[in-house]
Amino acid sequence: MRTFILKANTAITSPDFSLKDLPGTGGRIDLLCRFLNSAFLLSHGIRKDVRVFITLYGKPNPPKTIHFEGPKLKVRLNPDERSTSLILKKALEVGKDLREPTKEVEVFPGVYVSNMTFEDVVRRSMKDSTLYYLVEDGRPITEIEFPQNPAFVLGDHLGLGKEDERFLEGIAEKVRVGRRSYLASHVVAFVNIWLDGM
Ligand SMILES: C[S@@+](CC[C@H](N)C(=O)[O-])C[C@H]1O[C@@H](n2cnc3c(N)ncnc32)[C@H](O)[C@@H]1O
Repeated sequence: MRTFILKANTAITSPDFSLKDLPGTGGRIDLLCRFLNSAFLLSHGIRKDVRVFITLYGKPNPPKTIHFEGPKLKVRLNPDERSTSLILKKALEVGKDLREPTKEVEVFPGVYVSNMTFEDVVRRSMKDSTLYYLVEDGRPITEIEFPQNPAFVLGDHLGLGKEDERFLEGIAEKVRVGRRSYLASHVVAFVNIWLDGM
């Protein structure tokens, strides 16, 4: 199983965003849609061996975590951002009045919403996966022998903050996929293809 964890610093934590303006009203919900696209979609199908956690930290009610569990996923992920953003909208609607700190509520089969923090998600993933932090100054991916269940942490357009990086120190090895700063969705696509092998 591959896990991808995205910290979305500005992504809205209520369903009140416009499908016509995902970057503005959604605090970069468009980025989340492309991230999910790269994590799950194949040319004619979906990757079943992938799990994604997106931790949303934008206004008005952070944090919210939306979790996609590949093996259980029944909802149809399409390449377009509009239909994926509708799934996120529904998850945020269901999560609106959620009070418990870590309880997950199922939105669709394989899609869950909770109030989990970024740290909760990382700690949970450490139980069954080996953690890596995808970052520009990491070790080249070509040098790493990945285990059965890797979990990759990424930042959004703002990257991870100093506090997040301190939290990951000693628990997630830093890995880079190239010498430049790439879009999070492109990094995920690269990692997926790299792990597929030749
Ligand atoms: C658009 S980048 C963030 C850029 C942001 N300005 C910064 O300085 O962190 C989005 C995320 O993609 C990942 N990323 C970007 N380039 C990478 C690279 N060369 N290797 C590994 N991960 C990378 C990192 O997790 C980064 O936080």
